[in-house]
Amino acid sequence: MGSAPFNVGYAAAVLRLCCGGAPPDGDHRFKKKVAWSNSRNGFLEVAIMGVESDSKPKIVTGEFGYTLEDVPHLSDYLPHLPTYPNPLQDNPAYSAVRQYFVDFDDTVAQKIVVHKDMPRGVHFRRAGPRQRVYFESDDVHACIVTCGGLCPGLNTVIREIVCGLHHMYGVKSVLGINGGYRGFYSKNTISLTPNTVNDIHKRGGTVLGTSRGGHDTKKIVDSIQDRGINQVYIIGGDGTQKGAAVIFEEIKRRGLKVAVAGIPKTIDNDIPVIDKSFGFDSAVEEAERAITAAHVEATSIENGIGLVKLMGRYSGFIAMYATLASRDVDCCLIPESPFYLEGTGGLFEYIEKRLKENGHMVIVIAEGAGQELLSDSLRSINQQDASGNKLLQDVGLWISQRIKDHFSKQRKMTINLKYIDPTYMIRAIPSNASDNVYCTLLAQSAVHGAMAGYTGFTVGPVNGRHAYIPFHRINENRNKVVITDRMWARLLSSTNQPSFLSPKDVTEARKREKAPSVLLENGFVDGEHMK
Ligand SMILES: Nc1ncnc2c1ncn2[C@@H]1O[C@H](COP(=O)(O)OP(=O)(O)OP(=O)(O)O)[C@@H](O)[C@H]1O
Ligand SMILES: O=P(O)(O)OC[C@H]1O[C@](O)(CO)[C@@H](O)[C@@H]1O
Ligand SMILES: [Mg+2]
Repeated sequence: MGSAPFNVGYAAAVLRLCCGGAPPDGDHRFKKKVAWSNSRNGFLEVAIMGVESDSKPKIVTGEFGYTLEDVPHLSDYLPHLPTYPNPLQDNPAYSAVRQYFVDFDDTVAQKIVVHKDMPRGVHFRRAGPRQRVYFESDDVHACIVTCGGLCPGLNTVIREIVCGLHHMYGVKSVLGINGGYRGFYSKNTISLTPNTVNDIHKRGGTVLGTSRGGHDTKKIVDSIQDRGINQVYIIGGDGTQKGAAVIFEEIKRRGLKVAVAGIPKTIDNDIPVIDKSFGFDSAVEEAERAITAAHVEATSIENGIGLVKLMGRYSGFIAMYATLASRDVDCCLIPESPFYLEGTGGLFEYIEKRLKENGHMVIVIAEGAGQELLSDSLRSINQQDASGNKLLQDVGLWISQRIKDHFSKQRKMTINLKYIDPTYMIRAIPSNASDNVYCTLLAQSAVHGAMAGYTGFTVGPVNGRHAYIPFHRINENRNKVVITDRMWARLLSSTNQPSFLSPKDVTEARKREKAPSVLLENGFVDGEHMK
């Protein structure tokens, strides 16, 4: 079966643009496309049901349960915008590519493991360059902002947005907003050129600086309007993408020709829909170094325990992947999987067993794990950072103390515990080779989308293909390790640790996963990531 969504197998498909705006290239081009589709398949019929400029999701449905969760387009609320030929068509670097421009109908399936009688399910618009663009090169005034915590690869994304705009589209005017969202209204901007960003991908952090809090939508959009900015590239995590969604809404409300593109950044890998976030591989690689150190320490002394705390506020992906990669870990504790310390089947019992068997042990704990076990005095009740994220206590210090107390006071056993906290070292490194390539694709996809007039989208790979995903899909839930999935089972079988779950816990986890926060109309469920 071919990869195009409109193929013979899906004959007689009827597309309906249910509640979105005008087709991205205007009615004229859309009709041309319909004619093309008809001539190819002979039976495609398209009905445009209406044009609205509200913020309802743009859903396009077709036969056999096909659903496109489309992204907004400038022409949804500015219907008569002129278009221009894409300058890439004259670019010698791309002239040899057989089909460089993305077909208007290309979409990417969210679910790729299917049965023959299942509906086709949810799709997203494929990312990439379009034949026609909505901006002339000289008219583009772009800006880039980075928000939230650090992540390997931030500088690479910045570099590639600047270079992509410049080299592919001839855009000369790109501003860097300093210090996150608040920088729009309280800091100076810097001019970014291919020259000034040339080497930045070799450095960790973000050359633009970042911050938490300070999202003042009105002031931010005033600043965008006053500066004549018409493309906004926003790099950040879940909070940042929520902020980007509000900025997009305000821009649309004011009727501004400004494209808003989000690039998802999260070292915790907690952004849903996308395959994984940039910097994650680099972080896992660095985390492994800490685990190796913990293993060396633990194996060099009698009853040695190496304990490593890794980031992961709500999602334990870094801990899970670093554990799987390292093979030196005897126990991995993550926020998604409850555990307990005392009694039969508890952590203390397992530690003692391991020490007796091997003489040493390595434990990896994600920062958000076991928070419910910390006593109220240790839990920082209601303490939040400037963005409203709950501040966590150091579970690593707490558990180290509990283990030491247990073995010295109750078991009268000498143990040697070394606690390693490499969290900020892992975040502050430059991205590795594969993340650098990934960052480049993300940046270029974002640039292509904005130039083509798409807006209100986050870019990211879905089953290996880059796609434009509407903000609401990114913002409605959080990607978490599914403890009833194969990946967690692989981890349990690699460490041989107890699952700490009672039959009741398992039943509840299964129930939770059967009723995810997003149950899609066609019966498909969200959250099918990293299996
Ligand atoms: N619901 C929201 N609406 C508008 N802005 C928000 C919202 N949540 C967060 N923000 C803004 O987004 C920015 C970044 O948010 P936050 O500090 O939570 O980091 P993040 O993007 O989630 O990244 P990280 O993965 O490091 O947590 C902050 O400036 C914050 O004010
Ligand atoms: O100390 P900061 O900068 O607030 O960042 C810590 C948080 O950032 C994250 O890495 C998310 O970016 C969390 O895992 C962690 O709790
Ligand atoms: Mg966040």
